[in-house]
Amino acid sequence: MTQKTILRALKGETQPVPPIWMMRQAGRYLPEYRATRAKAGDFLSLCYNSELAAEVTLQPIRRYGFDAAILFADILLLPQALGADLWFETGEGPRLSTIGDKAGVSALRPVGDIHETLAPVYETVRILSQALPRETTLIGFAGAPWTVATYMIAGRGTPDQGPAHLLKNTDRAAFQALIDVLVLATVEYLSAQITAGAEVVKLFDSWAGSLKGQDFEDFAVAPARAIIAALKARHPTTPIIAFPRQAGEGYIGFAKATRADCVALDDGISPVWAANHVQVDGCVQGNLAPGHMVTGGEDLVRETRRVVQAFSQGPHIFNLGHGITPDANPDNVARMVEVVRGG
Ligand SMILES: Cc1c2[nH]c(c1CCC(=O)O)Cc1[nH]c(c(CCC(=O)O)c1C)Cc1[nH]c(c(CCC(=O)O)c1C)Cc1[nH]c(c(C)c1CCC(=O)O)C2
Repeated sequence: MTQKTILRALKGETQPVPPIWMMRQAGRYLPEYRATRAKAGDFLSLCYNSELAAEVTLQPIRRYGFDAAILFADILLLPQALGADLWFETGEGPRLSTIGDKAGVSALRPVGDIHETLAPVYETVRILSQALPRETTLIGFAGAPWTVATYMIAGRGTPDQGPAHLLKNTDRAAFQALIDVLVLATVEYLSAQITAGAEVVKLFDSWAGSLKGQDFEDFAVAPARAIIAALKARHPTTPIIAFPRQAGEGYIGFAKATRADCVALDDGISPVWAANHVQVDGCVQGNLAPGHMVTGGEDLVRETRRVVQAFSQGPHIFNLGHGITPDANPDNVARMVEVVRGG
């Protein structure tokens, strides 16, 4: 039986001290990340430089001894591998060529061709599976189809995912075709990460919260269920974490409906509510508000203990409710890890 604490939680084991890692743990709040990124040139060059991507993945493990390392890459590399243009505007975020109709979907590269672009990502995974400490679990990831589609349709991040909702509501066939391509491509991408050495994979559906009612079923639940079924058929022992961010009541039953081994929780729901309504079905991950990594102090200690306590009766992986922000203080992260581990 494995000794890795993350894998034990994902098998449903309740542990006296929850394992911990942090979304965006390799990021701009760390001076060593900023130095390596400068060496790589820009963010995308860092993602495709396997040696340097492995290096930034390892930095937070060295500094904090997290129980998991998450592959350094981005959810937007998959659309790029499917033929979208992708670049990052400094200080603003991602920009992509846009898709607005069925012809745009048909013009994408065949799903089988994605590995040509993504090969350096798999190489990063191979390097990491050799370089990580034996107790550290390696997590691979991809964006969920809806979230990735919102960027491919709008060509950028949007506050309300308006352009994606508009296409969904006005040209359902084109929208569904894009989701279908992304389901297939995500299965191939995550499967290749697992073959390269990822021990767990996570599906980030950052904009799931803007899908309401039947749309949530059709475009958050159904694609996750399809991806998870296909991955489980090929890799039956690899656990899968699903993150339908800001799903609210939609978190209830999400693990059962999708067969995810763990549901990651954002900080828009209280830990006690989530323990009663979501953790009853199995492992959960989360959900300290990332703002505490900026503000620190007594609030950080109290709220960290509150999260640990609320989830202490079942399987739990401690994490933030969303990614750590660039203005966070690295000392606050150290304090959080200490408190989770009983300090
Ligand atoms: C929506 C999304 C993206 N990327 C991702 C998501 C889903 C999770 C979420 O909701 O945050 C996922 C992601 N992005 C990154 C990782 C690496 C692993 C980790 O969590 O440490 C992961 C898992 C690196 C990154 N991805 C990005 C950075 C910052 C880039 C830099 O160094 O300048 C990092 C470390 C850039 C990125 N990438 C994306 C945006 C919107 C941005 C710009 C916003 C920002 O600058 O924070 C798309």
